Amino acid sequence: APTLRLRGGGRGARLVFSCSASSSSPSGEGGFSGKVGFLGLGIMGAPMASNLINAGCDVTVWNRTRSKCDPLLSLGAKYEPSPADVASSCDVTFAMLADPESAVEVACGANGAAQGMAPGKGYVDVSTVDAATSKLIGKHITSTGASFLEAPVSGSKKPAEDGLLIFLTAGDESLYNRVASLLDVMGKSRFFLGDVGKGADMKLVVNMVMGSMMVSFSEGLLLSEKVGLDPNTLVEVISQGAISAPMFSLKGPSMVKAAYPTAFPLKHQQKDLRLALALAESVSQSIPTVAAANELYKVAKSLGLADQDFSAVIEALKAKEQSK
Ligand SMILES: NC(=O)C1=CN([C@@H]2O[C@H](COP(=O)(O)OP(=O)(O)OC[C@H]3O[C@@H](n4cnc5c(N)ncnc54)[C@H](OP(=O)(O)O)[C@@H]3O)[C@@H](O)[C@H]2O)C=CC1
Ligand SMILES: O=CC(=O)O
Repeated sequence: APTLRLRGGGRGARLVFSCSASSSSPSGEGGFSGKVGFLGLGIMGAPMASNLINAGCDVTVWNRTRSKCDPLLSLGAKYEPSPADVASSCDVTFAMLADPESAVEVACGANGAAQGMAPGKGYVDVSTVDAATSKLIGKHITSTGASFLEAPVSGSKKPAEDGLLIFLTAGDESLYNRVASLLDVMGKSRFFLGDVGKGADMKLVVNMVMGSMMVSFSEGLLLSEKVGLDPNTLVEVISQGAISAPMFSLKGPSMVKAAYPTAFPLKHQQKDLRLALALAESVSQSIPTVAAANELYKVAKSLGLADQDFSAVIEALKAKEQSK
């Protein structure tokens, strides 16, 4: 019988199948009993891979900076020296990489995952990239006879740690069904959106809204202070009304203290806005608010804040004030 166990803390707590479950559903979903590869152990990849290991999966990892594999190896993961080696030794390989360039390099470059792919294997790219990149990677993977699923995630460091991510998947639906139990270990919900590119598009639309919201919130915090209000009270007022968002309540108090502990690196938010602007241009849609927000993230990067949390964009506004 499938093993049921409690996942997630507090309000997120729920029961899910463990990795070795052998259930099946009308959609073809079932437990996953094969070997799982994981490429890219940054802020997101490391906790996602940890959750798979803790759920009992047989996980093999690789990361460009080898030392980031060590905590996962202590949990019981295996190591292979290249993406190609991981892919050839595993049934399904996940990749969580920084941007389009690194996602292509790891999947399609020298010793890339595609070189270890073969019929019967699957590649699931959970990085945030644009549709064209995802299609390129998909083409390389499927040319080997393997299956490809794009599955970018919504949710940051804490949801990744708590196994509460939202998967925005597209591509091979039978691979989606095959890895459903793995997605359920790492996430709280999953959407199958159609052909390759639709998951990437959805993720970019979500993140362009998020990036603009953060800029608007930053402007409000600074203005409240300038007119003699307590910005902490603004955070509290917002949390009780119609524009309440977990992001404001979570980041607001530290932003007031000018502290930006990194959950979602600012450089990645700016990358997402850049890609969302290109997406909008591809269909001749004007997104002026996003364009303005993007300029502020670029200023923040030039101030040396690329690796801080994206909430550090407020410092770009402060810099503008100081230069008046
Ligand atoms: N952090 C967040 O809140 C969220 C992030 N995302 C998205 O997930 C992806 C990963 O984010 P996150 O974990 O935060 O990012 P990190 O910057 O923490 O990790 C990036 C990963 O990519 C690897 N990498 C970068 N360049 C290369 C390269 N040229 N070749 C091989 N590997 C490379 C890094 O390796 P190395 O360790 O060697 O540098 C690292 O493993 C991004 O696309 C991001 O937009 C999505 C949702 C939430
Ligand atoms: O991509 C970032 C997120 O928080 O989602």
